[in-house]
Amino acid sequence: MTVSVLGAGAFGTALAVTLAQNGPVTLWARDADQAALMQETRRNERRLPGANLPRNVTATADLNLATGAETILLAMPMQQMRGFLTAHADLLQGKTLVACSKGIDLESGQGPTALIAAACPSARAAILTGPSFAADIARGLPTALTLACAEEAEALQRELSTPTLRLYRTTDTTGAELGGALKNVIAIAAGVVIGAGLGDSARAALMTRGFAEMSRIATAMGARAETLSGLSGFGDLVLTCTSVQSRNFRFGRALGAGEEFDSSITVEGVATAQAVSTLAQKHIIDMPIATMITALADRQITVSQAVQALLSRPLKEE
Ligand SMILES: NC(=O)C1=CN([C@@H]2O[C@H](COP(=O)(O)OP(=O)(O)OC[C@H]3O[C@@H](n4cnc5c(N)ncnc54)[C@H](O)[C@@H]3O)[C@@H](O)[C@H]2O)C=CC1
Ligand SMILES: O=C(CO)COP(=O)(O)O
Repeated sequence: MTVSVLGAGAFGTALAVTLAQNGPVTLWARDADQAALMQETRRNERRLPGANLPRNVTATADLNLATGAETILLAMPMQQMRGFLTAHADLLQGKTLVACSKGIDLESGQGPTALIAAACPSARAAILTGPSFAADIARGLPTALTLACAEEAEALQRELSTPTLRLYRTTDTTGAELGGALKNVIAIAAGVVIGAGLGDSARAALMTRGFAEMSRIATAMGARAETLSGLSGFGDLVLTCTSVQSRNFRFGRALGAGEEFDSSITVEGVATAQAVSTLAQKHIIDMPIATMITALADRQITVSQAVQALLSRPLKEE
């Protein structure tokens, strides 16, 4: 049975590489030249340098071909997902759609599974999320992720697990997708702390308070606390706040150091901070770190003003 991956960025390509251990994979790129180059060279040098596409991965720009599969992974940046689903709903109805993106749609305030349900009501929606860098997955390093699906998904869990990629299953789609989205915001903040030279102790404090902030909003929105403590929440928070492989962390580090950052690099946490600040107001939840990151990324405040504002908040119980 063929699995398709739509979106040939770093993550989509890495997933295609690992899933090819189980059977044929179709990797769809929206750009025909990129698809042809990948099919010919068996590489995706632009997005995932160094990885080789196994023989049973077919790179294509033909969406009709790619959507012939029953199981389809969506691996485009989060802010592109709603438009993609709406434009191609007719090809995606009735399929199992596994979102691999981390974020909250700015316009609707929805996560990936709600976007899928809205655009393709007859599809089965799932989300694959957790601590994993594309380069690690493609190299075959051991990785564990969360597969969240409100419906029965044991067969899907087996289909998408590979000898090096171990999936854990949950029905808590809200918790899994909010954990994956929110950790990017905290990772930007952790980067700011390091970029501004505030030290590792400050980063540990930030990560801990950031986790409290993530848990507050997620449980208010219906997530289970144990999902937040799992791979998709705590696990991914630790990875992204402590590794220079993370683009969100590197973006924050540049912000903290007053340096420029390449705007062509995907940094999901900026839009997520904005979306979550709106959700926090709606649910009357205090989210000082996300609010600060929105203001910092918009250049409304300086790093020292942000730090001062966080440190001068009223003292309270932990
Ligand atoms: N790179 C990583 O290590 C990981 C990434 N993710 C998530 O995967 C998602 C994608 O990230 P990356 O692959 O890393 O980004 P990337 O920047 O490497 O690639 C994004 C890809 O999406 C394509 N794309 C953009 N708009 C599109 C559209 N409207 N329709 C179809 N394709 C479109 C681009 O052409 C590009 O190939 C993000 O939400 C990210 O958080 C999750 C785990 C790990
Ligand atoms: O989500 C990721 C790791 O789990 C990738 O993080 P970045 O998008 O910050 O690179």
